[in-house]
Amino acid sequence: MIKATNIVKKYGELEVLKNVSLEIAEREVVSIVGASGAGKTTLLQILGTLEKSSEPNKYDTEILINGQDITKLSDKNLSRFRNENIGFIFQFHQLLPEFTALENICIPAFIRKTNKAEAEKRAKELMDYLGVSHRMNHKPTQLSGGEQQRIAVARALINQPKVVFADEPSGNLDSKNAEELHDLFFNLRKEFGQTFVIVTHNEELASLTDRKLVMHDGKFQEEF
Ligand SMILES: Nc1ncnc2c1ncn2[C@@H]1O[C@H](COP(=O)(O)OP(=O)(O)OP(=O)(O)O)[C@@H](O)[C@H]1O
Repeated sequence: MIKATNIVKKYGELEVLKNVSLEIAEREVVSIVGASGAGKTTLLQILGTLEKSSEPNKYDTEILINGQDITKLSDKNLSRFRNENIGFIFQFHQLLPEFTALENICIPAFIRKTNKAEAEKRAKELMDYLGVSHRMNHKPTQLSGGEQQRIAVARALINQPKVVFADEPSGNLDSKNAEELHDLFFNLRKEFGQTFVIVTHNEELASLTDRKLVMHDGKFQEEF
């Protein structure tokens, strides 16, 4: 599902990622852990097409997601690729405050030009599955932290992405909501066959994943 070779990221003199390579199979749930500043978020953003690796030609970088080398895509094609293949879940959900839960979930589908009835049907199915249908017409500030994160999960899934990237998804939740969210990832994998790549400081979540990749100073330290 993901095969990346020689990812380098530099900010001026600072080398944040030092020739990182990795392979993640379809339906795998992988965690990326490591000390603050190790480069986890930067790596996730590059794999998720939100950031670009530095000078891919110079470093022979290849980042294959679902068979497509994303380092070769123009910005326009990259946006389309992201919209169709990738879902994101962030620590601070990043729901748009002026829209209802239902509208927030539908946004990626509208960007993909799915018609309203179809998008809303799928959003409602996801909300049912996630147990938040009764909050459909509420705005994000009217929702609890756990509900907000479930809405963000539904938004990440609306276009049926092959892979979901999550950056500290439970970092802002209490332990009960965090545990429920973690269970949800594994249930979603079972139900929809998604691949999950999760950056986390949560040891409990990391220990539940199929594989834990440990980052240290811009490189993978070891694999379990
Ligand atoms: N836009 C940027 N410009 C300059 N330096 C950056 C930029 N983004 C990240 N960095 C630096 O890159 C390094 C890695 O940051 P990154 O956010 O990837 O770490 P992390 O492992 O996710 O840390 P944390 O666990 O604290 O979120 C840090 O030293 C950070 O300051």
